[in-house]
Amino acid sequence: MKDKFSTTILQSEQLSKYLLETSAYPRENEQLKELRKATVDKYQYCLMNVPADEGQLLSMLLKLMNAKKTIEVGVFTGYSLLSTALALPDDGKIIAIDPDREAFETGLPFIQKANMTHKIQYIQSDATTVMNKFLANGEEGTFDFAFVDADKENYVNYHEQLLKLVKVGGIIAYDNTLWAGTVALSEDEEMLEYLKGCRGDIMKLNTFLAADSRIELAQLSIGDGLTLCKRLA
Ligand SMILES: C[S@@+](CC[C@H](N)C(=O)[O-])C[C@H]1O[C@@H](n2cnc3c(N)ncnc32)[C@H](O)[C@@H]1O
Repeated sequence: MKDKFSTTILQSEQLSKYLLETSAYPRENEQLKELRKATVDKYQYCLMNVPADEGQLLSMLLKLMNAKKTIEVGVFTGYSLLSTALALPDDGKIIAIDPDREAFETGLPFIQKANMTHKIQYIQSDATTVMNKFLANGEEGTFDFAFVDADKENYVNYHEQLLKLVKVGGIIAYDNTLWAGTVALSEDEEMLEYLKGCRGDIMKLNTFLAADSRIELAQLSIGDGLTLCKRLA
């Protein structure tokens, strides 16, 4: 039975554990495992990193797309960043944006041990400023893929910037789009306090994306919900 305050979107915590332990953890890259452990040691929680099964999906998608140049908004200790770096070719490049340098530096030793630093350009900043600069500097249509896992209230704004930065046929992926299942609850239902804050932003994003004819859309029930948007024109 699923606990009322569970943070998994799956039917039960047991199913979530089964999925990770049976399919995802046995295939998880050693440095990704170490990075997750170091994150838990330092921050006492691991829900900020994308889960291993989602990292593996991103990896497969990037390889299928032959992605070479990507942008990541919201790095934290770098689980999705290292998953992306491992999937890109040796001359691949990731622009990784996050104002929290300390979190990035917590994961950096594992990125170094995995020999992936040459693919990553970390920029300590808020994403809006960086993306505006890229647009002003003629980087429009140059990215194959974007991964957004940051301040939820800005996702709709990021969408407008990323629709310009990502090439036609490229993909923008938004994380946490099912927000622990709370998007389907009514406002007066009990839910964890921290989930109440951004629930409305995520619901607004989901409605906005569903009506956006500039993209092809796929909402995936993986991790905390992952929405893939393919730029059409
Ligand atoms: C959930 S964490 C990202 C987790 C990461 N994808 C991973 O797998 O480890 C969210 C991150 O977004 C960052 N963030 C918040 N506001 C931001 C902004 N305006 N621009 C860029 N990053 C931001 C936070 O500092 C935090 O590190």
